[in-house]
Amino acid sequence: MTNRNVNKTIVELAMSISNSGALPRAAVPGIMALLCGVLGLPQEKLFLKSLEDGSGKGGTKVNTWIDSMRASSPTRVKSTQNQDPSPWTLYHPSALNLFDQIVCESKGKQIVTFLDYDGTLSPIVADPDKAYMSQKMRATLKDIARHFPTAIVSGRCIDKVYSFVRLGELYYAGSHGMDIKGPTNRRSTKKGNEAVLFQPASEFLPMINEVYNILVDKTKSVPGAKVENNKFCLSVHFRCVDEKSWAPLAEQVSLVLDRYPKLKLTQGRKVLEIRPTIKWDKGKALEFLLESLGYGNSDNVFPIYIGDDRTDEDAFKVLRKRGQGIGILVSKIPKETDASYTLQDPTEVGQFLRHLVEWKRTSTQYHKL
Ligand SMILES: O=P(O)(O)OC[C@H]1O[C@H](O[C@H]2O[C@H](CO)[C@@H](O)[C@H](O)[C@H]2O)[C@H](O)[C@@H](O)[C@@H]1O
Repeated sequence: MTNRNVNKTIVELAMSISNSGALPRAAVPGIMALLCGVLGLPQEKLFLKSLEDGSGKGGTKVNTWIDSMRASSPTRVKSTQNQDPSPWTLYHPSALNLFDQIVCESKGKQIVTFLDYDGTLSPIVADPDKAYMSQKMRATLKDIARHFPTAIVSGRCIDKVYSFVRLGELYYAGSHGMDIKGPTNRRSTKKGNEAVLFQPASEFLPMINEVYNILVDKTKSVPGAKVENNKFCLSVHFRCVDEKSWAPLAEQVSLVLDRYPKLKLTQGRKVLEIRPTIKWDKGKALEFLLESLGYGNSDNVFPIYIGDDRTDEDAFKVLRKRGQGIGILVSKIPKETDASYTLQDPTEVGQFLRHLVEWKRTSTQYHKL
C-alpha cells in the first residue's frame, strides 16, 4: 500500500469516526494528524484540503467556493475554540510558545519581516473600507521597521493599504504583489512614483477596470455584495450577502469571467478575487523584495512571513523551498498550510512582533557591552 493509499484510508477512518457522532467534524484533521503521527507518515495535504473545502466531493467549481467560504465562517471558528487543542498544533506550533527557538534559528542572519494586512494586522470586519489597524499595531510596526526591513504584502491596492497603515518607512506589495513600492521617506526618494519598484501586470489595467464596471452592474441587485477595485485585481465580497444568494452570485462572477480568459479567479476569506493569469503572486513578490534588498542569493537572511489567507500560502511555499526563514499562519482553526508556525489572531501577531523588537533591543545592547 502506498503512503497515498494509507493516507486515504486514514481520511476515511477519521471521517467515519466523526460521522458516527463520537467526535465533532472539526476534530477530523486532528484525528488524521494523530493517526499520521502514530504511523510515522507525512500528512497528505490533498486530503486535508478535500475535507476543508469540499473539493474532494466532486462538486462544481462554484459549489467548491461556497463550501470553502462556509467552512471559514465565524460561527464555525467559535465552535472549535472551546475544544481541546488538536494535534494540528503539534505540526504547526504557536510562534509565541516557540519564540526562543525561532530567534535562535535566526542567529547571525538578517531578519526581514513580511506582513499580510487583513486578518493579520487588522481584524476581519464586515466592511472592507473599515478594516482599521489599531494605534498599538501601528506603533509596533514602526518599531519593527526600525530594526528590520519590513514589507506589507496585501491583496489590496497600495493606496488603500497605505491609507490604513500610514507608515512611509515600509515596503508595500499591493494587488497580491503585482504593485511593489519601496519606502517613500528616504532622503534620496522624492514624493510619488520614484518609489515604484515593479508592476508586472500594468497591461491588464484597462481590462481590470472594464471587468470592475461589469461586475458592479451585474451584482448591484444582490443585497450586501460589494466589488472592490484593487487596481491590478478585483475582490467580490460575500461577507454581507445572505448565504442563500452565495451560489447565484458566484455563478454570476464565473459567467463574467468566462469572457476573459486572461483573468482567473482565486478565493479568499468570503471573497472571490479576480486577477491576471500571469505567474505572479505573493511568493514571487517576496522573492523580488529579497532580491531588491540584496538577499537574492544570500544565506545570511531570515525572512519571517506572517499571513492568514490562502494567497499567503504562495509565500510560505517559497520559504519552504528556499529552506530559509519561517512562515507563520494566522488561524484559530486547523487549515492546510505550508507555514511552520501559527498565531491565533492579530493580537498575537502584535505580541510576536513586540517580542522580536524587545529581543533585538536586548541583544544589541548586550553586544555593545
Ligand atoms: O492580502 P490581504 O491584505 O489579507 O487582503 C485580502 C483581502 O482582504 C480584504 O478582505 C478581507 O478583509 C475584509 C475586512 O476585514 C473582510 O470584510 C473580507 O471579508 C475579507 O475577505 C480586502 O477587502 C480584499 O480586497 C483583499 O483581497
